[in-house]
Amino acid sequence: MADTILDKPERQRETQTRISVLLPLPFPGPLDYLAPADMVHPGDIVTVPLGRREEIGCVWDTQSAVPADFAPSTEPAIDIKRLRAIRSKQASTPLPQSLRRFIDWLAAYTLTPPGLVLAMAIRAYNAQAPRPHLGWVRGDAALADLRITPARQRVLDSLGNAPRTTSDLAAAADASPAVIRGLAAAGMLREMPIPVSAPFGTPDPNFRTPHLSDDQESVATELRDAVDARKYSATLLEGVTGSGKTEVYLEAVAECLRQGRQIMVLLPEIALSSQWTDRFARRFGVQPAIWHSDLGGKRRHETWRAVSLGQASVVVGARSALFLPFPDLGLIIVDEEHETAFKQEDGVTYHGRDMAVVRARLANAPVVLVSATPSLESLANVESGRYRHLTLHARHGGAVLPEVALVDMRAHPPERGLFLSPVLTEAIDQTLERKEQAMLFLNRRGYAPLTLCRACGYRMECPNCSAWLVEHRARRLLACHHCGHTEPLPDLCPNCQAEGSLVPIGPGIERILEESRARFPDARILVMASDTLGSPQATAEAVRQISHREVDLIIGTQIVAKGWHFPHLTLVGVVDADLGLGGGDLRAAERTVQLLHQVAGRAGRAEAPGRVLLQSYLGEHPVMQALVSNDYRAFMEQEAAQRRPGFWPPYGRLAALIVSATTPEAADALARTIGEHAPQIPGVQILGPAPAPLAILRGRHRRRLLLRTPRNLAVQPILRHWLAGLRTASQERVDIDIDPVSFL
Ligand SMILES: Nc1ncnc2c1ncn2[C@@H]1O[C@H](COP(=O)(O)OP(=O)(O)OP(=O)(O)O)[C@@H](O)[C@H]1O
Ligand SMILES: [Zn+2]
Repeated sequence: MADTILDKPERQRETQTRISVLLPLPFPGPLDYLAPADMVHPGDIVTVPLGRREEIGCVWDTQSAVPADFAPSTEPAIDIKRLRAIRSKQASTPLPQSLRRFIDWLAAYTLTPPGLVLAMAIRAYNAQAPRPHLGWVRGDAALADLRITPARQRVLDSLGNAPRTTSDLAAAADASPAVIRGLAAAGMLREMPIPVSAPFGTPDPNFRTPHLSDDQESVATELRDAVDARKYSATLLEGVTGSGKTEVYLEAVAECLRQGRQIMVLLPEIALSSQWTDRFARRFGVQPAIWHSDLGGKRRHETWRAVSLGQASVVVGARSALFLPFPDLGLIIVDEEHETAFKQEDGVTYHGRDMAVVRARLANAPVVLVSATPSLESLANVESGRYRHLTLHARHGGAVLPEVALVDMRAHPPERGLFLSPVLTEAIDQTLERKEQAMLFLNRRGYAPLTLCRACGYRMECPNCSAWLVEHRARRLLACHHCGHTEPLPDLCPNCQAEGSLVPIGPGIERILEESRARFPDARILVMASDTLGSPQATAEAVRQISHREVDLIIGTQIVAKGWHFPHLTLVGVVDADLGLGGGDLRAAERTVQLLHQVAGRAGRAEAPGRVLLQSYLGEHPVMQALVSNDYRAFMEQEAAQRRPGFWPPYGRLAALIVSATTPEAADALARTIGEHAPQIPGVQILGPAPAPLAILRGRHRRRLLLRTPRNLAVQPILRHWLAGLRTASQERVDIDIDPVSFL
């Protein structure tokens, strides 16, 4: 992997041409450099001088893919005489054009400097190319040139056809590395790269083909046709939980494999990947490549490289897989497309699902969005004809959808200090008697969300955020779920010094675990939460235990809602169905229905029918009614009717400005200045500034403004113009969130 070093670049100025190089830094655009004509091409990775440093960058070209209405303006070109020459060209495959256009597009859309988006694409490249491992084989020097000691002889006897590393050889020959070095110096050993076994197997599209039902087959045929068309199309694949959506889209994957092209599958949560990859392996005979932010450095680099060389044909991963350098992308799948986890909130804020559609369009490949409860965004795109709609109507194999019932907590309250209604606990008793599994769902980690002083009413709050501290009893501490601050639970109230007066208010899953242990002493209980399922191995083990019936009762947070297939699970109890409905979030109702529908969908997926009990104080709420009647479509029509007149998404566009500073006064002043310069454009509405619901986060005081436009107006030029002249002090920040999902 020798790089091409340019010798004496300065003297060859006459033969050099101007090229643009995008660096992974927050500059407004690419910088110009000189390079010998015809030596570098767009997409090449090069090293260039920058001040006194050397940087890695990518040779860039025009931004034609970005629509004019949100393309940034270009800077005037620098005089060619003042340009510096690039240093070297890296021996790596170039970044494909479709990825370069995607980087431009995403940068322009999210108002991010394009270099920062490039940084996400080449981070794994930067993670140090692995040196090829070298080993020893027999050299061609004649024996007589060197005195052969017994140790030397043993080394020579240990050589084979395949190269052996120094340590391996030294151990095999019982000789020191110095002996090996001596033989090498005399030419009797020769170094050779050790061939690495291909890290990614080739999936076999015909390894184990399923027998599809008629319904499934007709959907699979349409998806295969979309792949065969070898051009962009967007499809929403909707189907009730357990209808075989995964089974069917794997047929589209198989078709794309037959064409020898590459496939990207995005999942909202990496915890899900182990069950998914096992299933993939059963269908295609090998494991797919996996991509997510916790991948180790070496594996990360190998995967990046294998993708860029076309050796990894299927990559399943988190949203960051969007930035991988696929040279021949033939299909993108977004599973659980309604999940808000696809939205990246830190750093470059982008929505993975929406950007997957853009990525597909720029790669001229089909994209399939998959969900049992599609987002209103995707349904609106179906309605307007932008997406095709395919539907699976019934559960596979005759399994029926679970029966969903409300437990009215006013009529059937739990005992004092407890959280499970007698209706629910009796249903669990019956389930366990039948040797079936039950699940309790509560979307809240820890023991109690609030700790209160009974004597003075003081609430334990985070010192850095405007948020309550959550008690984690197992770890004996109070934790902030926003900034990670932790402190021990004090013996005295910090406010009134009363002793033993602090009491936990409300339940988290640890408290439900405590209650369940007391109520079901013989049940084998497993907790599934993001903090207990930290690693893919832990997740795989939990799934194994559940599948092998080593568990009777599962207690979990939102992680249990995801696409799991637990055949013995027949009862799902939702501890607090009302939980997501508080707060002024635009999508609170939609999200609650999606989440609870998804949780409910875990029940009764095999022969035995499933049952779902929702504990609620709000039985008349449209969300509860939608869940009980299992009429998702009717509910989404109501949602649409509520959002349409006010131009709320998806019928209008939103952008959020989050102003933050180290003091409340500075935050207020900056927010006010921005508010005073708000654009006056017909149809465009500015809401705020107002204190953010999380008014203090990690010690920063936060204010929010919201920009709302009708669909036909792009927010980017308005924002660019609005913020163009803004000066901020070093401690002040304005973060822009296009299409915000969180309103905290
Ligand atoms: N044609 C088929 N042949 C054999 N098994 C099938 C078939 N279709 C579906 N299944 C099985 O039924 C179960 C549910 O299918 P699958 O997971 O594909 O549904 P899904 O719609 O993706 O579910 P969810 O939305 O709940 O994640 C799986 O165990 C799957 O293997
Ligand atoms: Zn905090």
